[in-house]
Amino acid sequence: MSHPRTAKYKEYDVPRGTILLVNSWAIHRDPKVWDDPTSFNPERFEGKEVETHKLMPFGMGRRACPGSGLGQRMVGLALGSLIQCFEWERISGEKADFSEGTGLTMPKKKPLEVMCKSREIVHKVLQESDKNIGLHPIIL
Ligand code: HEM
Repeated sequence: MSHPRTAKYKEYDVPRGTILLVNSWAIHRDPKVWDDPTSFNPERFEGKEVETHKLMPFGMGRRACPGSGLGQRMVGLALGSLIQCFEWERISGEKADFSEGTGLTMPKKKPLEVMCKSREIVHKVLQESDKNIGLHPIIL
């Protein structure tokens, strides 16, 4: 059986071989999909499953990211470790500017410059590891 040359989706005729790109940037900011879409409000996800076609940081379907499980665990772990092990302070005292710059990986327009100081717990852990396996701590 031969394949049709054009597929129909809603009012669109899509010729065979067309590359379709999903604009997840726009979907993630669509006020028809999200309340107050541009506010940073992680509580909006608390205690509920989000429908997969609304939130797709890892893509969806057959070519979705196979590293999503690892990615999500690593982000939580890295962020948790940075908060648990260091005290953070802004340098300028101004509020952080989260405006987007240009580029594929959504860089910030203005880099955030901060100072960090290792917490007491880090010194303890490093001293312990020094005793146990002879490592020489460099963060002190
Ligand atoms: C927070 C971290 C990550 C994010 C946000 C992310 C996001 C994405 C996105 C959006 C895609 C494209 C999906 C599509 O084409 O629709 C993708 C593909 C892919 N990702 Fe990730 N990813 C992450 C971490 C990882 C990790 C840790 C691995 C491997 C260890 C990985 C391996 C891949 C591979 C191999 C593909 C291509 C899949 C294919 O085309 O069949 N990613 N990722």
